[in-house]
Amino acid sequence: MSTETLEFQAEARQLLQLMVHSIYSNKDIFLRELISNASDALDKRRLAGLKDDRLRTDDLHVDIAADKDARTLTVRDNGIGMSRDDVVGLIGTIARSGTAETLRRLRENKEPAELIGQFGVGFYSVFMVADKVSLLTRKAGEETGVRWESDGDGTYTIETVEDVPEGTSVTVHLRPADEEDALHDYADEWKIREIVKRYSDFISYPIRMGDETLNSMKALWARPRSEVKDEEYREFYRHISHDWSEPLDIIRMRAEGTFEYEALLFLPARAPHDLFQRDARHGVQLYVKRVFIMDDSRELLPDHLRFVKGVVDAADLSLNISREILQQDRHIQMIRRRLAKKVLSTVKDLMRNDPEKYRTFWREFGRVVKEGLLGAPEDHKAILDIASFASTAGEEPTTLSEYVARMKDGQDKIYFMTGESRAQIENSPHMEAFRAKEYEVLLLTDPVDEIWVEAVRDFEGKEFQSVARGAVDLPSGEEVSQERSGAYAALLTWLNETLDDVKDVRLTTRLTSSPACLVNDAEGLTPTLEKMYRAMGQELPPVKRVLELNPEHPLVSGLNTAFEQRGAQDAELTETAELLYGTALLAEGGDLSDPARFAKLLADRLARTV
Ligand SMILES: Nc1ncnc2c1ncn2[C@@H]1O[C@H](COP(=O)(O)OP(=O)(O)OP(=O)(O)O)[C@@H](O)[C@H]1O
Repeated sequence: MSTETLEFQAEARQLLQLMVHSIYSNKDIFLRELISNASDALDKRRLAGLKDDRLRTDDLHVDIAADKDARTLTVRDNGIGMSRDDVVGLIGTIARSGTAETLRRLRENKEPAELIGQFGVGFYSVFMVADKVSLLTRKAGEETGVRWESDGDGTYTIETVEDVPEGTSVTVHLRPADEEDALHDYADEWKIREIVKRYSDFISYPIRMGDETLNSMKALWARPRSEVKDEEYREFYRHISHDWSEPLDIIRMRAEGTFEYEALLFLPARAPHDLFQRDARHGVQLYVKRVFIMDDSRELLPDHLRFVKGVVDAADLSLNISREILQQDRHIQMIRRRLAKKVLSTVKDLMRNDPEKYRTFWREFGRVVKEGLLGAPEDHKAILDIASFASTAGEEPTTLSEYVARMKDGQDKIYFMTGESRAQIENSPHMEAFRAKEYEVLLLTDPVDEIWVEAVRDFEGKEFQSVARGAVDLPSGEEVSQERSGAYAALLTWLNETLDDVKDVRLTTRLTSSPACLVNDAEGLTPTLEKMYRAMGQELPPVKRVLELNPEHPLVSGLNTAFEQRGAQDAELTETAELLYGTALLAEGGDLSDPARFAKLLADRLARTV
């Protein structure tokens, strides 16, 4: 078939441009990326070989060959290879989620190098050192191969070729070395040796140059901890996570006995873009006796720790194990429990020993970890221990133990309020009495907060209490006197009948400056939760709430007097009641059901005051 010339997809072109104009100071990494891709392709071939014994898998390896005269460097693997469609789809486009988004931000940002670290650039990094790249590949099991060539200028050529060995070989036509630009001579065997040793030593297949094997192939988790350098851990982390920033912490575990396994886990320093997408990938890979079995193993860590990256190497599983079997395996469930516990206790250690790192962790992953409060009772205590929340006590987030230590004499509850933003909660009328009496209130603004507070009762015996729900009885609060209640009884009954949208009307001491507020009774949905459900398209009956009145406020006491004098038939009073309800709703950031009517009533009233 003749040669076809195709264009790179727009985003791929942008990424290529960045590479050609080389934004990285470290160009050596192109070789690491090529080897990493080769290693992935060998993993895939090995797995395919387990199912199809016609596929040979006895000599999987990577070959590196340099030609100083021709100024080329070739990286060849006998892995799974690519079909023509694979090449067009995988090399000609960027399919990875988040890349387009990152590129957009890159263009707006002044420090690209910092940002681009958020995703692996993979194959394209080769254009930092190449003025032309030629890729020859044949997919395992297919008859013909494919040649792909590009000089990184926006187009590539592709043609079908015969007599190609299975696997992939990438030939890099090197640009002239330019030491000033950190562009080394990559046809130099010494340089190649150095790069492989530094970045790819742990790759589990031999990386050969001539007769020499350049890497030790030792799995990091199988080596004594004291022998592994931090640098090696970091490289391994990059290899499995495609995250270029350093991990916050490294966790190693080993279990011996009836069911042996080793784990090497990393806490990333940055949340990936897709953390909250429904099908977000998990970060743990499963190995069996040093052999890669699968990535994205959801069975090895609960969903609320899906951001943890790493490897679990179990000694006693079959190499053929399927996801279905994993899900039911009792030992896997046990590993999952132990790993989850260990991750959470590691975060607790960070909290004590490295508060800066802890804060980074919680900022990036707190929202995910809190999901564990919805469904994993065995982790609740550990999660509450490491959680921190915004609070009225200051600008910095507080932990629950710190909150408890600051509780006032006689206070036996942990007060919180949920809402959409700190400002909205702080300004809500519900906070008034708490502010006046100086009770600390946690300000919970993550959507997940709305839900976990329903599921978790207490922290160390101190119950959680919403300040916007049910009747509040502050320990030092005065109750509404009997006399007062009596004097307002008729008004409350009338309001209750007049206002269709409320469930009940009562007096309160929770307000100091506002006339009224709306509270949920103990079971009702909070307004934010109600909005969330509706946004998700759920049909809900209207949620009715309790209108609480501040008898100290002139509007409320005035309304009571007017009601006593003019009685229930007065249309103006009905409008005042409506306005009172509307302002309570607006004050907490709620939506009026008929804003036009409210605005008109208000404007008519105001007109009389000018
Ligand atoms: N040597 C190879 N053999 C088989 N497939 C390959 C090879 N190199 C690349 N590919 C395919 O091309 C895809 C894109 O590679 P690329 O390096 O750009 O991204 P990646 O490896 O998926 O992720 P990252 O950018 O984080 O490295 C790979 O996912 C793989 O499917």
